[in-house]
Amino acid sequence: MKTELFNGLVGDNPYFQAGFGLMGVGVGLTVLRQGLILGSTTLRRRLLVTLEVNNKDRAYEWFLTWLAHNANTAPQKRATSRWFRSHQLSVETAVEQRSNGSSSAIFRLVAGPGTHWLRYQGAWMQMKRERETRSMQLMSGNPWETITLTTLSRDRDLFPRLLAEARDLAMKSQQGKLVIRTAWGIEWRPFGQPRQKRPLHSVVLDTGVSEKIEQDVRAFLQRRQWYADRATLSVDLGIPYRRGYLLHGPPGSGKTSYIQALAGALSYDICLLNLSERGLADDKLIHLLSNAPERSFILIEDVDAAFNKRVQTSEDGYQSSVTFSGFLNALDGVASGEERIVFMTTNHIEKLDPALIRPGRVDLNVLVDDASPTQARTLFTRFYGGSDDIHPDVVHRLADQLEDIVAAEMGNGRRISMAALQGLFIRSGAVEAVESCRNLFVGKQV
Ligand SMILES: Nc1ncnc2c1ncn2[C@@H]1O[C@H](COP(=O)(O)OP(=O)(O)OP(=O)(O)O)[C@@H](O)[C@H]1O
Repeated sequence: MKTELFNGLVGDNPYFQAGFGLMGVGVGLTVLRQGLILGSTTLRRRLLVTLEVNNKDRAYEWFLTWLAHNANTAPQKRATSRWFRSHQLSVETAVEQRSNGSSSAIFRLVAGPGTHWLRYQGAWMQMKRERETRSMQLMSGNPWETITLTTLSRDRDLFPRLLAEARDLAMKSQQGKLVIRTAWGIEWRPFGQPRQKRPLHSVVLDTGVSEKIEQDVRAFLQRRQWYADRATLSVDLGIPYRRGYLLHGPPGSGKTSYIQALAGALSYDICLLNLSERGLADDKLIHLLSNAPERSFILIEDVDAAFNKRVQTSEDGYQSSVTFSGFLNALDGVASGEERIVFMTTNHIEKLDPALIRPGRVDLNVLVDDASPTQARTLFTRFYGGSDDIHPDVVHRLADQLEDIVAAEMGNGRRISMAALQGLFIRSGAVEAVESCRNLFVGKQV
């Protein structure tokens, strides 16, 4: 009785039948959709392979440089059959140093955020560059970025090959150049493009000063074997293989330029350390100083300024957290066979705590002063000497005059920096430079 009633209501009711029919179609479609998604995911997993490179990793920078290199190279000149085209570019500006000390900006067009396609050794790859806009890297303030490369599974071996090629390209572009690194968290990372090395003789210091520093560094490096042979003894006796240098003197006398030129001459890199940097604390400093890359000078500029700021608090409540004692500990480091060369510069040696400049922390303390008559003469001759526009005898006579002017002004207590002289020579002819140089001397007449 009940069944009949039910059949009467549902079975014979066209509305119910249509409803069930629709429901059936709906369920069928959903199952089909899920099936397709599952199927395509499985297919993707089986057929495609994905590589993620994050800008936390050094390979990220290498890969972008490799892309830019290939995008800018004519197809027939490319070493392997690869091809890259993009409509979403972004620009990265780097400063390139010329050998005479001047610099210029160079632009590199790289693949911007978005989807790009590239062909590498016959295989197509999809490249997605994504930028995280909501969170930033604490140390650099740069956004997090990821590059995802996708290709067919059968071409998975191409990923390591591509990365190795990108790394080799980066290494090649550094050969014969000076690499400057800065602290990135607890790591040292290249800062800008590798620079052209500056010849050591282009930084003109007073008689004997350059030779004194260079000889000391070379003698220290020659003792490497001595330390290596006595590694256990050195550790036991606490004789660390390190050397500290302090170059002090007025601004623009060539301290930084000289250290960079010396690093270049010895095929060393520079690790530039800013003690007032946000986020740098004693423990990080110790780590950085004990883990500098091989063959590099650690350069700490304006070392006096770092600890004046210690007591200052900026508006947002930030305080530099490196303490003076932490810095001394970091300089002393743990006794180890690892070589470490630290260069410090200051304009105010009188402000430095004696504890900092005692032997062991600073082994060679050198004054790099304003222009002496001889320095002014040498710089002048280097600048105008090779020119066809001016006879060597005239250069010689003008150099004599300049030397006399510098000597006379110095006698009167007035001085001129090498940076001011270089600026004058860049913007003036030889005669004009000598005639007008008196205006650039500073200091009280005695
Ligand atoms: N002795 C020098 N010989 C040749 N060029 C020099 C010399 N001194 C300074 N210059 C030029 O002046 C500019 C500034 O020099 P640099 O930064 O090396 O000076 P600094 O002593 O380190 O100054 P600061 O104490 O302000 O850091 C550079 O372009 C450099 O080429």
